[in-house]
Amino acid sequence: MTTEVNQRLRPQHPAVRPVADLVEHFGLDARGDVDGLVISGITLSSKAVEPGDLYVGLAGVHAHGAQFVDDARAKGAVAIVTDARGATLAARSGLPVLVIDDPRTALGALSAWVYRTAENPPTLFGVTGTNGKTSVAYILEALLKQLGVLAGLSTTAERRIGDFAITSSLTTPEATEVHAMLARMSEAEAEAVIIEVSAQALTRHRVDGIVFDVVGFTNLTHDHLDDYQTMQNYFEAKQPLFTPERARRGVAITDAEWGRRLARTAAIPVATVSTYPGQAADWYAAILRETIDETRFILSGPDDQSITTSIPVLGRHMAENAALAIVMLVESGVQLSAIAAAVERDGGIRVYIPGRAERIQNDGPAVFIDYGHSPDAFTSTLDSLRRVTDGRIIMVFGADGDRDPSKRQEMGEIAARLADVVVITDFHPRTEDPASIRKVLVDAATAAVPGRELYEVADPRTAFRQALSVATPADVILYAGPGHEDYHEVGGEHLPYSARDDARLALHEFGWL
Ligand SMILES: CC(=O)N[C@H]1[C@@H](OP(=O)(O)OP(=O)(O)OC[C@H]2O[C@@H](n3ccc(=O)[nH]c3=O)[C@H](O)[C@@H]2O)O[C@H](CO)[C@@H](O)[C@@H]1O[C@H](C)C(=O)N[C@@H](C)C(=O)N[C@H](CCC(=O)O)C(=O)O
Ligand SMILES: Nc1ncnc2c1ncn2[C@@H]1O[C@H](COP(=O)(O)OP(=O)(O)OP(=O)(O)O)[C@@H](O)[C@H]1O
Repeated sequence: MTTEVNQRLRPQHPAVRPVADLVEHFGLDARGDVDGLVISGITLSSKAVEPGDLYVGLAGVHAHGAQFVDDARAKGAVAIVTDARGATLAARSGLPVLVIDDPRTALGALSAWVYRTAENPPTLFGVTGTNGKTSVAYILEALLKQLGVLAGLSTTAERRIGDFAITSSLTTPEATEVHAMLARMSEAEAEAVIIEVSAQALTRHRVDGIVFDVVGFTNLTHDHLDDYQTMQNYFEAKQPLFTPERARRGVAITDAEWGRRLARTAAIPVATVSTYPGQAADWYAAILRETIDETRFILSGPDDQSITTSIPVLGRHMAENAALAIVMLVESGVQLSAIAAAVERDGGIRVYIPGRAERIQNDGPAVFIDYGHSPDAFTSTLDSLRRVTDGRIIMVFGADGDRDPSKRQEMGEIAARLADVVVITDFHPRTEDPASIRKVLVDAATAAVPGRELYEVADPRTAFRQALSVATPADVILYAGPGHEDYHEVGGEHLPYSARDDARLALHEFGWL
């Protein structure tokens, strides 16, 4: 697989568009001569400007983008779009300045216009929810591949079309990047594109200018309350995805009240999926067999349709994710019988989800690297592990710095209650004091289960080795947090650290690999 060095996912043969047409189309207040000027791209980061770009200077939390016009110009920007305050800052650049009241809300439409993404779009899938978005997106991509459909993928882990991939920084890219990515995927003849949509993406207009064919909702549980303060606000941030301005049809897991509320209040048709017997829903998924590396299930729907298949990942929550993906495909117009035939032929859903309950070796204690960093993610994976192992569960984890501190206590309690041994370590302390984060986790775990075998080890490499040192071959180690990531964020710096690579090294050191 190719991973592009400068992390660029833009069309290789972009449309060239006159700035005068843009000014007319959007009714912009143009300051400077735009006659004869053309643009071939758009970005809101001066660092990402390419020759021929329109640079959008947005007011941010730390700075106003218009401060960086000199950088944008030096890199080849042709014109600037900004607000009234930005226009003053940008005047010195000598470039034409196109003024609009709120450039952030116009960004999706501007980007769609520049990259012409509304013309002949592929089938567009959007996935939202607190946990499971990345997993559902990968499962959708895998199922489409099994059906012979080339799909582009945009997730927290990577953005990919065919064998071309770049690493993601945000879960959902900014609108300028979303539309550039769509244009690139269309050039590659993608028939479908799957985009993971975070609440922040909706709040910050990152998927504006897109009407998804089908959107899916996994669940809503405790996370991101630093951004949204209450679960109600967090729910309301997700809700707009299920409106005709943004999507044609929806699918929701309705096991919990938030999903049921979403389905009841959505302004578009929403098919419902439940994993609880007896609960009213359009589709019902029942688990047939759970093993340490596979989950088999049957999904039954309207008109006596059903599909029986398996996903090569631990956990009933993964079967739930797979059920959501299958119903999203059905809602997009794919026959369930065609999906059933494809997975039957291939012996199940052929998916690899990087860093989600990823088992990294076969001998000795089973080691899982997981991206779980919220109370519900911990519960789902620990419950699943308990059902498939007779040995002890040893859990290594930490909590993000500069992210929703209100979930830490619950994370510590759940780990102590559902695991047999806990190793508390550092996980992206960012600008916070790592010892204070660990203390909240240690105190919560100790209070929840006094006497639980517990180790506090700041360095994640040492922490994992501590877990290995107390493990027997019958035990399971769950390392929750880092998942697919290849860095550790400390004090604003990204230090190289891959939990998967280091765990393999440690297993080797201990003679298990
Ligand atoms: C809170 C938030 O969403 N912040 C985002 C925002 O930052 P900001 O408003 O602080 O921007 P700023 O630093 O003030 O800069 C203002 C403008 O100047 C531009 N600039 C800045 C510096 C420079 O040299 N040149 C330049 O052009 C910036 O691109 C920006 O447009 O705009 C930046 C540029 O696009 C984003 O990188 C940044 O995301 C930060 C890193 C972030 O962590 N966001 C999180 C909250 C987030 O969005 N998470 C969700 C959910 C993840 C999940 O599901 O768990 C996600 O979708 O990733
Ligand atoms: N349906 C689910 N219900 C509960 N927990 C889940 C579910 N699916 C996955 N998880 C847990 O959440 C973790 C993250 O999964 P995934 O990356 O698919 O979710 P996400 O919504 O994309 O997360 P993020 O927004 O943080 O990127 C998994 O590693 C697992 O621990």
